[in-house]
Amino acid sequence: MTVKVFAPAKINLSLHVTGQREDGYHLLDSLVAFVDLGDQVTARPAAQSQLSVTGPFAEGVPTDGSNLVLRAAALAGYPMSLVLDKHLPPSSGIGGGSADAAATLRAAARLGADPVTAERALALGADVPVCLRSKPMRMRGIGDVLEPVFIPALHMVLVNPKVEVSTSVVFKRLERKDNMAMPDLLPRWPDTLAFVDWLSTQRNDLEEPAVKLVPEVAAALAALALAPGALMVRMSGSGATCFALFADRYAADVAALQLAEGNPWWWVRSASTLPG
Ligand SMILES: C[C@@](CO)(OP(=O)(O)O)[C@H](O)COP(=O)(O)OP(=O)(O)OC[C@H]1O[C@@H](n2ccc(N)nc2=O)[C@H](O)[C@@H]1O
Ligand SMILES: Nc1ncnc2c1ncn2[C@@H]1O[C@H](COP(=O)(O)OP(=O)(O)O)[C@@H](O)[C@H]1O
Repeated sequence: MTVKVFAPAKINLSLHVTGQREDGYHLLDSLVAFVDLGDQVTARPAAQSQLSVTGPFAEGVPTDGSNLVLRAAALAGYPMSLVLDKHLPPSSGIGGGSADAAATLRAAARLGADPVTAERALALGADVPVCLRSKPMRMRGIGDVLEPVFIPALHMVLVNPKVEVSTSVVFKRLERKDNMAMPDLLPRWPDTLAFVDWLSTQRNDLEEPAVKLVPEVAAALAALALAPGALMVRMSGSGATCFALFADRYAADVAALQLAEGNPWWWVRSASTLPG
């Protein structure tokens, strides 16, 4: 039997860094959504795990045991022959590797392995538990405290200036670690515009250190802000991928075409959130 599992990109709509633990990991308060763009993991049982990587970003990821797909298969204790079709730019703040790991854990469970709990999956990376859920979530702790949220459908353009950014380096550059969390009780948002109005008052605390490290992030944010119909712009995760939100998918599609035309070396995609 062969299974194919979609590994959707994760977008940090907000990302507040509210503290730091003694082990160095940071405490977060983040609204996370998943979109209709991603990698694909194809898996079948095998005597020994093996991986081949295909797709436009195949060259950006390791094929040895350090690949999160192989680490996930090992954690599941279920050897598989795996193909990773890589469409998401690596080290880009949209959780591609974590989504691949979560998809591999799902594939193993569908093939008959004992499901791996979110607590154990955290060992693969702070973003893996939320990627296992792949639904809109408020994510706190270091990524391990998850609470489902209802958010209206969102349409966006993602821009990655094709510069890889190291998550740990960006965290290290963050000057203030005790930033304000989101409000304890989140509002109810009747529609996309109300949500965007509120989201504009929140932040990504990693944006400032990422811009200092990688000036291309500022260029991506500026280009997105100038796109016709862009309602708000922000960076996702530790960067360098940035997004702009639009009123509908058509507006996002048009803006993506224009941005791609003006910046042919960037990775530019329109996307919509997956339902909760
Ligand atoms: C920042 C976020 C926001 O969603 O996204 P990305 O930029 O990676 O997409 C995540 O917390 C990243 O999760 P993930 O990429 O799985 O992180 P890990 O592999 O566990 O950790 C990589 C490094 O990031 C730092 N790190 C990560 C998570 C966290 N809560 N605090 C941290 O300080 C640590 O320096 C760690 O060594
Ligand atoms: N399947 C994978 N896809 C992407 N990166 C991977 C994968 N497996 C291991 N990695 C490594 O994980 C690191 C973070 O990758 P990724 O999850 O894409 O970052 P981000 O969460 O910032 O988007 C990179 O250094 C990359 O080499």
